Amino acid sequence: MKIAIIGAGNLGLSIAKGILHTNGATTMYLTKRHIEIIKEYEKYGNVTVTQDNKLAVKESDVLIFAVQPGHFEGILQEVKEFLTEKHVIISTITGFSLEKIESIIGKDAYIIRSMPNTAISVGKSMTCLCSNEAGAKRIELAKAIFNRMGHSMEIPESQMQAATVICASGIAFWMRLIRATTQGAIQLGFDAKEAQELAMHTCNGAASLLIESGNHPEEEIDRVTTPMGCTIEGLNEMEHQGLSSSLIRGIVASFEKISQIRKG
Ligand SMILES: NC(=O)C1=CN([C@@H]2O[C@H](COP(=O)(O)OP(=O)(O)OC[C@H]3O[C@@H](n4cnc5c(N)ncnc54)[C@H](O)[C@@H]3O)[C@@H](O)[C@H]2O)C=CC1
Ligand SMILES: O=C(O)[C@@H]1CCC=N1
Repeated sequence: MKIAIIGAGNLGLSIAKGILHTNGATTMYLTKRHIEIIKEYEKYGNVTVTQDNKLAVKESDVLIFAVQPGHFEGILQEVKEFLTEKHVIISTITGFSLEKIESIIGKDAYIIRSMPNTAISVGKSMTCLCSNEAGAKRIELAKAIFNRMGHSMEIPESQMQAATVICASGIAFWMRLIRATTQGAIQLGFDAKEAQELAMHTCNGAASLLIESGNHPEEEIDRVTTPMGCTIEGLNEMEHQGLSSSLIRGIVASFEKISQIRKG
């Protein structure tokens, strides 16, 4: 697969790492404005680092755009005369609709919107995808790309903002839960490094239990909750303090904000 990542910043480089670590590209072009800091990627042999978006487009089949929203339209205008029917356009850009992309490069283009998260750099992204009508023919290809770097789900475009909150911002939410658990473990006597190790591997184990068993979280909670024991004591205190409620409210606040940004 000949892949170009247009805008190799935070997210673009995370995607590049995910693809390179799984040998997912025959050639890869990485573009950005200041290329010095990513020149080292050329050590991979099949990677070309350049400021030339047109060259990257001409030499690639799958184009993954990961620039800031304000730059996207200008870059599409710059490269659109080089787009052919071999190209699959994958946008990671928050809030930039399929309709708007179509209005710049045409309805016949295969356009996919994707919402990965930064765990893509370690092959564990939850990535949501949607496509325009033409792009439906290439959605399986896009899923195959993102499944190499985690798990993907096709959703209607109307749910992309909600998916951004749960999956992209979600990385930050889960980090805070892990950090809070770490702080608790330090208070119970573990040193900081041990505390984080305990917290993150327990978190990983909890998610893996659900993924592998298909069970509901309460089923797994029942297994570790001894009547009159310490687990239920802790859980109930967390709920008295509003654990579930504060998470749900945070998610809804985040969704309201992204909806406002979109309208603005
Ligand atoms: N799914 C997720 O977890 C997240 C998604 N995003 C979305 O991803 C997009 C990128 O975000 P970040 O990676 O944080 O941004 P960033 O600012 O780190 O990266 C953007 C890159 O685009 C490059 N760029 C700017 N103009 C260019 C041009 N004309 N040609 C080629 N490259 C150019 C910049 O040099 C920069 O390296 C945003 O649209 C944002 O909405 C952002 C954060 C998280
Ligand atoms: O915080 C934000 O607004 C962006 C969108 C998803 C992740 N970062």
